[in-house]
Amino acid sequence: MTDDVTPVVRGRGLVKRYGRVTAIDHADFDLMPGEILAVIGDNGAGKSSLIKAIAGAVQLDEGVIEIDGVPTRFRSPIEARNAGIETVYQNLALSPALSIADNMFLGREVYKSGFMGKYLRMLDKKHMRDFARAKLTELGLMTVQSINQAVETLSGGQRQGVAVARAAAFAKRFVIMDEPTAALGVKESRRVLELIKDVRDRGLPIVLISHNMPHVFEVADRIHIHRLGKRACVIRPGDFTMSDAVAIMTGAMQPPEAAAA
Ligand SMILES: Nc1ncnc2c1ncn2[C@@H]1O[C@H](COP(=O)(O)OP(=O)(O)OP(=O)(O)O)[C@@H](O)[C@H]1O
Repeated sequence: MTDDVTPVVRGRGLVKRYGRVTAIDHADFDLMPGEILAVIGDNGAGKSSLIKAIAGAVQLDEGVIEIDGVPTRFRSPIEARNAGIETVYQNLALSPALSIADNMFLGREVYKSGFMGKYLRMLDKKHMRDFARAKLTELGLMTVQSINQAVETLSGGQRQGVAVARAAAFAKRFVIMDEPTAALGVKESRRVLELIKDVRDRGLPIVLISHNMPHVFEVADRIHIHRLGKRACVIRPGDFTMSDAVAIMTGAMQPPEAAAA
């Protein structure tokens, strides 16, 4: 990491306690422009708490988060979203009965302009459909039959594709993805991994939480290893093996000096 580049996210001394449990214990965090940063760690290491704190879903007890160099504290996920931060959660947060287009605009529906449109809150369905179609096409996801198709008729990989496309379409700063391939088969995972790289290549930095080491080593530019509530170190996939990463994660191997955070 070079000193003259401002991190997209910089967290220092982050602490989150749930009663007697310290989920985040003076952790540091850096997301650099244009990168896929994987966050790995054992169960209960504090990964979810960390990204929830960044995304405004959890309030920190201590520490400072800077977004693009500005100290920022989101009081809710909506504030984070309004600031251009999109999160793709494991449970997807899609509404199965609604169409792909409606899901893309869930919670940020567009209403027709003009007095009547605004007064009667008439949805601008055409705009939403056109936008959804354009975004899915851009990301090579128009393998679905129709933008009006209900999400419940899609495969797991296609659904995940819609969730990633939605995040990519609306994120202005960065995207957080929590286990995006966890429920997918080999072929579908492949497609979603390609999609994640594609989103990165379009300039959006990505925080990827995953337990899947081959996936992490395939797509990550850097890997943040979280252990016992702290960042143990940051490594580059080319410099370490998957076994090394797991050993550091579980405490069987000391974090390397040079990579220690
Ligand atoms: N809402 C909560 N209330 C109480 N304790 C919590 C809460 N959320 C998390 N914890 C605790 O905080 C610690 C860190 O949990 P967290 O979910 O952040 O870890 P994680 O690394 O994401 O784990 P996993 O990989 O299993 O999802 C755990 O001991 C967990 O039990």
